[in-house]
Amino acid sequence: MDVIEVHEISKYYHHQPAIKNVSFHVEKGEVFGFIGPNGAGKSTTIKTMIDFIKPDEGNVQIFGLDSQRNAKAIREKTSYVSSDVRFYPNLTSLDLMRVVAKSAHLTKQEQNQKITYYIELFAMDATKKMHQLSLGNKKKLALACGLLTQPQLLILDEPTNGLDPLMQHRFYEELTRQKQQGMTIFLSSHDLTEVQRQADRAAFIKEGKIVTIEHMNQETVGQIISVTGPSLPMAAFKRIGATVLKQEKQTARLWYGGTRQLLFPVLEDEGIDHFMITDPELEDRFLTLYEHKEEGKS
Ligand SMILES: Nc1ncnc2c1ncn2[C@@H]1O[C@H](COP(=O)(O)OP(=O)(O)OP(=O)(O)O)[C@@H](O)[C@H]1O
Repeated sequence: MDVIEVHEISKYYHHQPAIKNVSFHVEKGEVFGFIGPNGAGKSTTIKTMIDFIKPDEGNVQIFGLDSQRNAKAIREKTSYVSSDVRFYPNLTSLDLMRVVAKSAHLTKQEQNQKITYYIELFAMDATKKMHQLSLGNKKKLALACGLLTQPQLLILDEPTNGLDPLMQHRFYEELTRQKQQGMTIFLSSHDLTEVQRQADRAAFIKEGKIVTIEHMNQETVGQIISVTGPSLPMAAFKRIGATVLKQEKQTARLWYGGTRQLLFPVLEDEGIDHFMITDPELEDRFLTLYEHKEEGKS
């Protein structure tokens, strides 16, 4: 079952599209990554999904409900943790967590259990007022509030920005635990390693358009070919669809997503002394999509 269905949404600012014909779907229990450079349209897409802004074209269904007409019902089952954390300065973390837990219709006992659990998990000093919290501590509080209500859908915008490595680790473990219990997680992030580790699939967005949606496993992400030799057959590599990521005098690093039958004859070229095929990092894929797209086409 699809928890999120985004159909051909577009949003214009001053006649310029911030996003254009964006479509994707997210299945129940899936961690779906959303990746793109600054200004690509990630926040605009998220804000449209949660009905903070209205799309000029297209529509969004969450849990099979129209995101605009049924915003209240959707919010009861959804948590959104924004990248930009702002709170009432004079409340303590504990005050806020109590308000949030209460709004989720949890029993008093469940509220207390969950609050204690997240205070311990994120090593929070819950008695401090919000204006006394560092950025990282505010982020921990925002994540705790997002998780406290036990939402069916968790939408995260740059969730680990500001967290130290130990807290990032604890947060990832918590996400895995929640996923195992059936939570659907939408993870917008610049952190490619984070998306590679956590997501089942990821959409790449560039200049307001979805460039590709990929499974985050090695078969479909393609492979990295590193070659050394006096006369590298770059034209042949390009002919079989390989993308040049880096090229120096006698070495090249390429991304290749095609078959081995096409690749191996090129690797047998006498201009190559050594070659190595490795699994790519998402970073290679990101560069392929954003920086070297034109080379890949040629
Ligand atoms: N309120 C607004 N008024 C005018 N233009 C806007 C507005 N909000 C977003 N934009 C423009 O829409 C485009 C997409 O912006 P958006 O904030 O969605 O990108 P993003 O991928 O979230 O970027 P970042 O990673 O830097 O947060 C950008 O060109 C941005 O300048």
